Amino acid sequence: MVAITVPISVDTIPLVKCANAAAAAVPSVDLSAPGAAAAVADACRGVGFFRATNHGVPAALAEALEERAAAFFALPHKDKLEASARPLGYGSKSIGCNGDVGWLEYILLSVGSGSVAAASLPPLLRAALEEYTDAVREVGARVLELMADGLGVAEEHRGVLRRMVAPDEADELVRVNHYPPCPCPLAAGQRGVTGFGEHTDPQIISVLRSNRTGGLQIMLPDGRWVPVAPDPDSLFVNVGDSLQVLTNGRFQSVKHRVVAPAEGQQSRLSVIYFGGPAPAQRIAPLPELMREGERSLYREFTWAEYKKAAYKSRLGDHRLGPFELPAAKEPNSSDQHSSSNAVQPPARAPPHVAPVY
Ligand SMILES: O=C(O)CCC(=O)C(=O)O
Ligand SMILES: [Fe+2]
Repeated sequence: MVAITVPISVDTIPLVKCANAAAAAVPSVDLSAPGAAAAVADACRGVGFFRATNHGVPAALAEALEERAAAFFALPHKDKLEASARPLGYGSKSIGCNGDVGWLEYILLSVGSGSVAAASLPPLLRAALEEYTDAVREVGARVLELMADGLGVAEEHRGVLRRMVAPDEADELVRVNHYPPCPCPLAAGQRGVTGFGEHTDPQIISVLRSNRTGGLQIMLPDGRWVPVAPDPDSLFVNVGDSLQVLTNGRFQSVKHRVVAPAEGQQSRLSVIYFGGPAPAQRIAPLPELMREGERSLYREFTWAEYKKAAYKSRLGDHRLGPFELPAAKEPNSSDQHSSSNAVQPPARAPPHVAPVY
């Protein structure tokens, strides 16, 4: 077992009540199936999260990355710290700059930046990260196209979301999280230690893969937390806050968190690709989606502004709150649509549900 050794006591890491709901509640979409666009849109309207199968990323890429990341995390703490360049690079227990803590260590890198932190990683790990990220970026792009299709965007505009996360201009991050078993006594299996506290991802899309150890939980629209069964053969897609705004609330960013493994369990290792747009990108509902008379639910902002606001906030803050406008007029059911496919009005109001722990 690898210990994570920084002077933050485990007692200061919040406990989590474990959810009991069925893992079956997590939607699953076969990306190669003919109905994938509709299934993706349904999942993003309903939960903001889905399991993607038949995604086309070779298992060997993920396995090589997993092996090299595990070797990195097994290094002595002082060696890992050489790859620290806050807020990027190696980090341990401390998430962001505002006092959020969790039972994990991680590597957070800006993709394609040639950053100092990336340069200090072992070359084999760097190569595996690059290869894996290139493949997962493709999946993200395909999913964004399916989303546009499922939302009823006319065929000639279907690249509208994908283009926002196109390489060179986009602000892409990759994160590798390692959650060793936490040596914390637990009462009758009822509670766990926070690995990664509840939050929504601020970007447009996140694509996650983990090893066989569970711990990830998502919040359903009714406020219940459900565990996500681990499946290394699948990828898991999150709707981010920016996508919620781009779709004027049709898709909802999903609240999620990770419970650290208990003593005696295997470590959890996850890799997440975060697709964000260029800093100057205006984040506002897509004209291709808006119905006649429909008003934006959000005040307009750029990705750079939102990212700055997110960095200043705590993990669990409702970060879109300051950008929300008073309830916009419901579009009239007789409104004309911008394409032949029906464009649904926002399926539900942004959730303001109380955390359960
Ligand atoms: O490690 C995980 O499984 C999820 C972590 C997460 O939500 C994040 O890094 O944004
Ligand atoms: Fe996340």
